[in-house]
Amino acid sequence: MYSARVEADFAAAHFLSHYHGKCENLHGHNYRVLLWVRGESLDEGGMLADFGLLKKALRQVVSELDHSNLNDISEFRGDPSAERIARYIFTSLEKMFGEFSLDPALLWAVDVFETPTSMARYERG
Ligand SMILES: Nc1nc2c(c(=O)[nH]1)N=C([C@H](O)[C@H](O)COP(=O)(O)OP(=O)(O)OP(=O)(O)O)CN2
Ligand SMILES: [Zn+2]
Repeated sequence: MYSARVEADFAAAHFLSHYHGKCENLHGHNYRVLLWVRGESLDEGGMLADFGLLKKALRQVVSELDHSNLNDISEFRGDPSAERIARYIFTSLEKMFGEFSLDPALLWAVDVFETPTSMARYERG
């Protein structure tokens, strides 16, 4: 089994409505997002998926989040946690992989780092 990973960053504001503590207040993070693909076969060029295409797809999704207030996105239901952001990015990528000539079945996981020491993952179940 092969896997490959690309990364992208975005900056955004958020607060967590159900959090009792400092994170219930509006604050920001420099988020780091890791996109993982996984598969058993390589193309004729020996690649699972072209890093360049993967980065283009990921950058398109994160550019829509960059310098936004994540609480404005209704899908997060008032709590844009790293877990929900990871799922949101995963499902957005799944819908648009085809536009980048990428096979959606290769999409494996999205990791979202809120800080260098705190990360949540959404992966294909
Ligand atoms: N499972 C989750 N727990 C927390 C989330 C989350 O998305 N998923 N988010 C937060 C807050 O957004 C908070 O801003 C980040 O928390 P934390 O890692 O504690 O950030 P700090 O920089 O303050 O960490 P220190 O190591 O204490 O400096 C909270 N929990
Ligand atoms: Zn936070």
